[in-house]
Amino acid sequence: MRPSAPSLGPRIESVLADLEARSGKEQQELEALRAAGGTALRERAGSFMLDVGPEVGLFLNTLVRVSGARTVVEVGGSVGYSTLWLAEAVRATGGRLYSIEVDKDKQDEQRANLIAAGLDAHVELTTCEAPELAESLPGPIDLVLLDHWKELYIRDFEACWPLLRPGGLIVADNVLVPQKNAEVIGRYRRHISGLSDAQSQMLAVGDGLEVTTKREDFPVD
Ligand SMILES: C[S@@+](CC[C@H](N)C(=O)[O-])C[C@H]1O[C@@H](n2cnc3c(N)ncnc32)[C@H](O)[C@@H]1O
Repeated sequence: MRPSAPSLGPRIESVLADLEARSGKEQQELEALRAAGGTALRERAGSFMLDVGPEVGLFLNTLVRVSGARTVVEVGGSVGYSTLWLAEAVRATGGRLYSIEVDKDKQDEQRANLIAAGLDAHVELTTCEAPELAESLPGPIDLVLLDHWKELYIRDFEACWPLLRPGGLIVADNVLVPQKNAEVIGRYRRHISGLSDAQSQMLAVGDGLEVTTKREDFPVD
């Protein structure tokens, strides 16, 4: 169920509702494939939305708004569910969202969903990898969402961290669910805990978020 929030307007709400209905059906399919075992799930996984869901969508929207984030990067846009939530927020802050989705077919759907929602003017879509995108950005990054293949979280965190402004945020999804990622997520969290300028916390929102901020100040003793 969608958490309580003011309406985002009929066009955005309509696209979100369609995607939420599709996601609900895909969840059932995913469970059936998981139960079947074997390679079936791996073979089909690429075609699913694998979206963050409404709770995380609203939380991301709130984070962008309260932090006044203007340069926002999304790594793993899929067909645009989280993109819509982030795009609506950057429209409010006067910023721009750069969204990476390496699957061309998914990116075509993502673009169509943004156009249907009237948010395409606020988003730059790309298929390039995060290290390449980060280098090409015009200024410091305010907020990053990592929601792609978990083995790439450390690489792409490292690509964005030097360009993140002090006080900026990197949010990583799926740190609690699915359990099969526990080892790789453990490595990601240990990596962050080794950074002297990072403050980080795991939140039980949706499938679990690791929210990491770059400290503006360093403790002096
Ligand atoms: C969990 S889904 C993203 C869901 C999306 N954030 C949402 O809430 O709707 C992960 C996506 O990451 C994409 N992906 C895989 N490798 C990637 C990479 N190196 N850079 C960016 N996206 C990638 C996949 O094609 C897939 O669509």
